[in-house]
Amino acid sequence: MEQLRLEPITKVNGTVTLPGSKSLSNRILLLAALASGTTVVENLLDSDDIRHMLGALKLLGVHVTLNDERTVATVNGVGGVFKTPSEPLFLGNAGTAYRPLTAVLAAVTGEYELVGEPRMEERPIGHLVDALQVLGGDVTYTKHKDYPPLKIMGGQIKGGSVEIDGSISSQFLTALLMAAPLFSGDTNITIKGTLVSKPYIDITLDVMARFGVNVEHSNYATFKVKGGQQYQSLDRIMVEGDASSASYFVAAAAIAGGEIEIKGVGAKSVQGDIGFAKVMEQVGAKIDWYDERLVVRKGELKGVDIDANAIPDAAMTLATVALFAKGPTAIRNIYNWRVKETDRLYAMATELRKVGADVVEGHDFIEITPPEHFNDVAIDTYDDHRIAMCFAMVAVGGKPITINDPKCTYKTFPTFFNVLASVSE
Ligand SMILES: O=C(O)C1=C[C@@H](OP(=O)(O)O)[C@@H](O)[C@H](O)C1
Ligand SMILES: C=C(OP(=O)(O)O)C(=O)O
Repeated sequence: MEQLRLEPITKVNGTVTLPGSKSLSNRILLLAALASGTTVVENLLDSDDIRHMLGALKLLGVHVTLNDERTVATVNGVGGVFKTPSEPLFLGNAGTAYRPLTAVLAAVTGEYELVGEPRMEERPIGHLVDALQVLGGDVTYTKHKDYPPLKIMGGQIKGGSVEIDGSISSQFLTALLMAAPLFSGDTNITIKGTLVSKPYIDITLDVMARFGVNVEHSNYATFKVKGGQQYQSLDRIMVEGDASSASYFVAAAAIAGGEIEIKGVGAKSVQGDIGFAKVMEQVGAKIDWYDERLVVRKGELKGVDIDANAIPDAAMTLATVALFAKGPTAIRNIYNWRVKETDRLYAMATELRKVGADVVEGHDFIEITPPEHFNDVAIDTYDDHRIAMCFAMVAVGGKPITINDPKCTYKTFPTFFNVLASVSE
């Protein structure tokens, strides 16, 4: 297994230009593909999750041209008419590809099979499939009920009224919203239970509106989508920088001292994970806010007790910031960490303890008391990009650490360790 040794970093300094947002890149690619006409997508993320979406679109007969860096895509939309693919669509472990494609392919005519990595087969999708089936969709499990892989006979959905369970993943509602304009009739959606990760719904509604489809909603509890609509292509759309990826550099500047300018997200971001920078201000970071960039400096860091339901991805970074804060940190209301790339509550608790922290792992929370003495250990990353990236903060805090399987960052941020090195002293 490959390992990356990180020596203690004494100071960080410089500018980081963020790669495009994963959440925006995959939403934009899918809607551009569904539209009729050509859309040029700029600042597209190039990472595994995006490559899986691009691979699926290719098999669906969508012509996409990329520049050499794979950051500008010209998408020739097919007006909602896909080719029946010659092989199953392999979507790796990309939730932002698997879930939206499930709903969209149930809506359009054709026969499809959606497969993924072994971990994808452990990530539940029943809440989305239940809703599609209630609406008349022909979606079946090919292995285990409620989990991928899936077989879909598309084009059966006429719309109607449906409840969707929002308590495990917002991506199910995102998927249903993106597909609903393609149903022949109107759709009324009611959220059952609580809706987790709510800010991701704002990203979905924003991107849909950019492509010409407006959704009415009442306080994120009920949603109304008109059927029989087509997405409209855009001459050009720019993908905002990835706010979850920004979290590592916000944290690095706050921990190590020096100053990092982060370009690509700021006060005007549509991504909920920008909220991490606000949490870091509570922790003690000094941040200057601009519309599309942040400038971050060190402060006196102290532990906080927060509900991180709205920022589940960036909250993992807080768990390693906690190692360098005064007093304990509690991160609450994050049950769905357990159904992401790995069981992140278990994995974070295990690895934080290895470093020397005192950790309480609850059903839906984690409490971290910083170590008195840091252990120089190798961090297991569980094929989870965010574990690899957030444990780099140990080196940023001046303690040596080894990261096992560092290439797992390819899921969303292939250049992460190079970018970190470029601002490290
Ligand atoms: O819609 C999206 O782009 C995402 C939603 C979140 O998932 P959940 O809604 O499952 O929490 C987040 O963790 C994921 O990385 C991306
Ligand atoms: C949970 C994540 O990914 P996915 O889009 O596969 O759900 C993530 O990137 O942290």
